[in-house]
Amino acid sequence: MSSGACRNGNHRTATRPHGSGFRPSSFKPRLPPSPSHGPGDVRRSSPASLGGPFKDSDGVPGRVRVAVRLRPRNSEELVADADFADCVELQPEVKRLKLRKNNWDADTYEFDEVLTEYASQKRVYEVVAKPVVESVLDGYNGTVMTYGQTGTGKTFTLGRLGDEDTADRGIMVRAMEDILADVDLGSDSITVSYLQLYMETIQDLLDPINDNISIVEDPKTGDVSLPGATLVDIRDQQNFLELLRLGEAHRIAANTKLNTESSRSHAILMVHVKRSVAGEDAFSTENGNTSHLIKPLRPLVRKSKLVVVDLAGSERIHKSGSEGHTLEEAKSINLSLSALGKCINALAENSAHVPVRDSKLTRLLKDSFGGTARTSLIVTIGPSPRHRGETSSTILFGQRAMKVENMLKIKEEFDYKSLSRKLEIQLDKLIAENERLQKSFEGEIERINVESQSRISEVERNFAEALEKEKLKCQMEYMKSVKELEEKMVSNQTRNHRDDLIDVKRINEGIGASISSEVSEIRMLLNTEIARRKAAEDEINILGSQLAQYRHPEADGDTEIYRLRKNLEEEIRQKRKYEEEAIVLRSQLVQMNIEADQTRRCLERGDLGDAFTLNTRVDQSRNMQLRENGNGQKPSIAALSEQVGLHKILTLLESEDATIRIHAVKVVANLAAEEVNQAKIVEAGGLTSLLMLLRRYEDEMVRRVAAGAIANLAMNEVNQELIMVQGGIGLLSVTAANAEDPQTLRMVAGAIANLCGNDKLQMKLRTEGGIKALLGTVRCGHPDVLSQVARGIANFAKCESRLASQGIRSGRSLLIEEGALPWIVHNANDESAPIRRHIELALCHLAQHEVNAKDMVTGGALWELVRISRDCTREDIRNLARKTLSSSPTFRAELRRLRVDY
Ligand SMILES: Nc1ncnc2c1ncn2[C@@H]1O[C@H](COP(=O)(O)OP(=O)(O)OP(=O)(O)O)[C@@H](O)[C@H]1O
Repeated sequence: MSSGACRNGNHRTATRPHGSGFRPSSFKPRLPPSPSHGPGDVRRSSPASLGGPFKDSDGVPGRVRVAVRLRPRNSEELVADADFADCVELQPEVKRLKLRKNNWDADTYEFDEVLTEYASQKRVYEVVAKPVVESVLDGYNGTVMTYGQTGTGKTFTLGRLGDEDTADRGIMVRAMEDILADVDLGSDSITVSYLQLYMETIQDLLDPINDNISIVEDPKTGDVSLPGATLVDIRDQQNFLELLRLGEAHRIAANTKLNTESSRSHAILMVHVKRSVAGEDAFSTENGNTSHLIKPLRPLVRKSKLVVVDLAGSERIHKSGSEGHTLEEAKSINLSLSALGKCINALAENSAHVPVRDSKLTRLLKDSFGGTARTSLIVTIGPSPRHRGETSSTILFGQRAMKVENMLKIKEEFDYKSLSRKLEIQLDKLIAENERLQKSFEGEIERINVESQSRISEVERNFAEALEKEKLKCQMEYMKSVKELEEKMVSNQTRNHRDDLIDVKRINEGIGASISSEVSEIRMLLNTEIARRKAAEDEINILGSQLAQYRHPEADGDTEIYRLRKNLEEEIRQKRKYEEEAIVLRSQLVQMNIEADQTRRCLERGDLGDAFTLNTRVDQSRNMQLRENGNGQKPSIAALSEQVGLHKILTLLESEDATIRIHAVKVVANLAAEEVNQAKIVEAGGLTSLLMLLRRYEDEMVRRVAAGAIANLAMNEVNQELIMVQGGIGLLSVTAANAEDPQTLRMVAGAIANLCGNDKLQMKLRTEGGIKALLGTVRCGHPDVLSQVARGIANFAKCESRLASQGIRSGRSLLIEEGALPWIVHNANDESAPIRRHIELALCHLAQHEVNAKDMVTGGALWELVRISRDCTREDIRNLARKTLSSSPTFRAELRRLRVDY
């Protein structure tokens, strides 16, 4: 087990540690600080260690490095050994040491580093300790330890503070300087504990009361820790120096004969370095997606430890002259050192059993020898030949230590605490941000609410003010303009009368000319038809005689008879058709005659009513009116009816031929205009046929004339009910909805207006859409239509009023409920006198019932009533309006409120 030695000039090299390549400068290399040194990398069979074989270590091999340092002769040795040469001779350049056996013989040893008595503290640190410190900074554990005889400079090498001369600073001070320079105290931490092992008791040099600290071993990792030791955070070098001074003060030092300042305990400085390193993304998922909210890196923490051990002196007891308590101390020291020696021997020899548990020192240094730490050992020796034995023993200790192989392993783990702290901070920030946003949103909503409320109030206020102003203004303007209008009306009436005379004359001339040409054209057609009929009759006669011939027994076969029969049937059908056409033409002729007669009469009478009345009359006469011709003769249309027969005419209403159908319906309409015919038409099913025409035919003209005929029939109360029973209101409503032609709308509106005058039909008219249909016809804006609508409304209002005063009906007017009031008010002052009169009457009827008063006030009808009471040209209506105004409490109150006299 002994180191290689050179005897009798033979050079013997030290036995190389098992499993490691020796390199002369092996203190220097620094381990790669890569995280790849972590779990999962290179695996090799573990060498023996103080703690036994590694079970789960992965790492890189790292042999214990050993340097030898020679102390210069002290003052005593300079005197006492003045005549003697040093017991050692150093060859630093080849890292060898010669230990003299005598004047001619020496043993030679190789070390990792050979430090002469002239080696500066700086150099010692750099070649021995600095690589270890760098490893610690990279995340590995590290140990720097001194071993040697009392007084050979162990404490000098490690613990000098350099108070007087900074060049004297020892390894502890320099190591801390480097550590502080490398770490970031914002994220990293340095903590220190300082202990001494004295007579197998671990004492806290930073807190001497704490004098029995236990060693705790992690059963899984085998890591050794001293949880009872004081841990002090180091923030700066000064702070550290104070701690060292404090520790030194507490370190027990007993005087011995050999060294008045001899350390009687093993001093252990532990520097814990905890460094944060960025790891991989903490929230990475298998497919690489990450949380969109929080993406911190998974923090890794490297926890490493630098252990600096200043062993007590390894002198021989008999030499030291120890006795009593000091002897006990010496025994204890020797015991622990010899336990360390034994362990190192066992490790050096790769022995199966390493007696770690023999002393607390070996338990504490379990990781430093054969463990995971990078370890540097400095063996200190003195030059005195008197202590050659101790020197030799120290050298051999160093040689054996060089054989110990460690497996360096990075101490890295996830910093869950830090991660949790970071996440908590982030969460707090998010919560605070969320609360801030929520508050600002709530504030904003509140502000918007307040603002909108104030705007709404302002708008309401402005609106009310504007409304009030406008009302007053209108009232004033109204009163003022009444007079002006009166004046204008008088002058307009005079002018219109003059213009109307001119217009009527022009129109009559045009109509007369057009009717004359139409009459002569129809006459020609009739003559042609009569000629054709005569020819047809002649042909029938010829065919009849031919048939008689063929019926003779000698006639040719049945085929010819059949053909002739067919011809005969066809001729008969043709004949009927010609007859129908003749009827139609005759009816047209009669109509034309009637129109011409009437026009002529109008012109002769010089009927100078307004153009509307005249046009209406002409048009009505064309379509539906059939009156006495003034000379007592029956109208031609009645004669036609007698000639052809009403039943026959009604049959023609269903003719397939559109032209015949149109002429037939015109004839029926003319007949229906005569009161004496109305009952006959209805009895013969004419009403049903006319309604059928409304239902079936798309042709607008047919529907227009049919509606006109129905309107004529609807003048009779019995017929009105029949029309309703046969669904006439619905059909008239549909016709009104689809019609474009104002004349069609006029006919429909006229028919409905007639129905509106029937007390019994009020509700039905409403429920079957009659009132809506009537109001709908105003869309065309034609005065004829408006006139019919106004008439219908007046009829309806009159019926309602009658029923209400009889107590049969109560409640709001159906006209108001159907939304007729705005139209009534809007057209109440229409320039057309018939329209105006009808509406004025309707308003008076509506106003007679208090239940309608409120709607009339809000709808503006009150003002129209006031106007009617003042301006209406008809005295009866004027009086009626006044009566209603004075009898209605609602009207009275409103007029009082508006300060209007009536
Ligand atoms: N390399 C050196 N250069 C100059 N003086 C030294 C050197 N080494 C040691 N000394 C001096 O030698 C004396 C003893 O040194 P030191 O106390 O460090 O020895 P030690 O090995 O720690 O002894 P002990 O084991 O008894 O504590 C001290 O006065 C110290 O200053």
